[in-house]
Amino acid sequence: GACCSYRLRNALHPLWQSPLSIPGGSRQSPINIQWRDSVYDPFLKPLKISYDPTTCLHIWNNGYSFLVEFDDSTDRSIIVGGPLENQYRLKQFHFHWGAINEWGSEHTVDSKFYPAELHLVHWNAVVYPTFEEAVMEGNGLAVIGVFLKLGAHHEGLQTLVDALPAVKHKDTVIEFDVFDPSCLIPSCPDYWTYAGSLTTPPLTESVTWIIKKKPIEVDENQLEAFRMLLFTSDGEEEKRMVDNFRPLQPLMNRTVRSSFQ
Ligand SMILES: CCCCNCc1ccc(S(N)(=O)=O)cc1
Ligand SMILES: [Zn+2]
Repeated sequence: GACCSYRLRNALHPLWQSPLSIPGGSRQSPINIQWRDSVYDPFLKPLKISYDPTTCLHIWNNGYSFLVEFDDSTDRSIIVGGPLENQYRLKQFHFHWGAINEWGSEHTVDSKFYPAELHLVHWNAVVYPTFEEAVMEGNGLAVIGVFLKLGAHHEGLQTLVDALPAVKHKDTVIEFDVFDPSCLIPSCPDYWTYAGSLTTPPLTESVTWIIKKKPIEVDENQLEAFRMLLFTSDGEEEKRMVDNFRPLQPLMNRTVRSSFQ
């Protein structure tokens, strides 16, 4: 059936050295969001985002994406509200993108891909002592997903793009000490939310996904800057960092809720 072909696809997909069986496998991510099947939930609260730009630490090419990491030793950069029962601390953000503008996002909306997708990763430090422990728990993480579409130049993103040549190769890092990621989040409050997983190993089913309805606009040069990064370390045969998105996963017994009618 569809389910085992997904398992096979995950196991066969070149990027995934994941085990043939996915842990549990009933709430995997990403998924296609069918707009007309999402259910408006009037009890969903507005998402409250308060980031302290000085908690920004560095940019790191981890050989899969580039991560902008934050000091998560205190509650200075947090989100609360939305579908969340606790406040969650910002740990890092990263992107997924394609080799061309026709695809690149992990989630799709009515089967439409965007050229890229931003993930802002937060963890439940109210309940769990460390990020690593939160990664293993059903309510451990909250990830805000923001779609990127081709359009106007994005001023806020450009400061990040200007630093990318310094992290071209896997396992390179550059200090990046003031950045407010809220400039990358659309002002429109509308979002979808569902229970899912990490989209890279360990693929644990620990993520409350909050997918913003509105995309942000970035220009071609900014997308091209992502595509000049490398999966490979300095000295290895160069492999461009592109198409670092996971295949769509079965919805199974899940409902996607919307914060808007
Ligand atoms: C315990 C070490 C885990 C490191 N990796 C976490 C991780 C993986 C994927 C995503 S994603 N792409 O689902 O937002 C976020 C965070
Ligand atoms: Zn991601």
